[in-house]
Amino acid sequence: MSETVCIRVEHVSKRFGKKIVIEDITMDVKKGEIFGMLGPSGAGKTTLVKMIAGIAEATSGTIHVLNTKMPNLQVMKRIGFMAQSDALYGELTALENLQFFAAIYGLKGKKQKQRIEEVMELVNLSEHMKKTVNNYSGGMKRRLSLAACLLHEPEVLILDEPTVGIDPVLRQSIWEELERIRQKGTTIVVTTHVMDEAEKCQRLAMIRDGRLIAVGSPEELKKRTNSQTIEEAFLYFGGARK
Ligand SMILES: Nc1ncnc2c1ncn2[C@@H]1O[C@H](COP(=O)(O)OP(=O)(O)OP(=O)(O)O)[C@@H](O)[C@H]1O
Repeated sequence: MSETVCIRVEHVSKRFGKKIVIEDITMDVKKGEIFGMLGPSGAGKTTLVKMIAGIAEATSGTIHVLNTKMPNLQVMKRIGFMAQSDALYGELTALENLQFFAAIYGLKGKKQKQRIEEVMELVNLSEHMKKTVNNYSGGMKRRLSLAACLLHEPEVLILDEPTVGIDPVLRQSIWEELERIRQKGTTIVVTTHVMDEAEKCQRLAMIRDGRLIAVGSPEELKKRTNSQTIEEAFLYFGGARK
């Protein structure tokens, strides 16, 4: 695997019973990029990112993350995964939630306190540290979930629809945070079905019906299809050719 490749997906398929959900996907994610997976609901994005994160296993094909075949427990410790629904304890404060997750990652004492402060600052929630999570808005909960998966300074960040249900202003701030995290050297994989978010990624995989229909930078994909927008390019690759 070359120095610049962080994630390599080779001929990966996933079946649930007789249903084929991912079909023969091959692609690379480069180190230090924000790699978007764009596709409509049910396209298979969640299934694919779970396999990359090592939470689910492929039916066939192989996935390597940081030069190691997945699933692998050691590599999973170097990955931050944020699922679609928030896994937070509503009765606890944000601080208590983060202390809980930090303990799972083996962060203790001074280091734990320092990381909690850093990640809360990154997601702009420092002032709400002692608030009970049940009193957080939906957007604040998403940002707290993001903070939680950043605690152990993962080299790879995998986010499944991080901005679902979030208003445009907060969405913008989350994308600014992601860009900051990327600039520190983290590789980020993010699923979305929002076209303007796709534009913010360095490269993009378009997924439909479990198949990879195109991969490239937003600019390349638009150029290749002579499209003005990513949406138009998606429709082109998806078969609705002009
Ligand atoms: N455990 C499972 N058993 C059976 N079918 C499943 C299972 N998990 C997912 N699927 C099916 O796989 C397909 C892809 O689902 P997936 O959640 O990966 O799509 P998605 O692109 O992430 O969609 P969304 O944006 O709505 O989450 C769907 O048809 C779904 O019903």
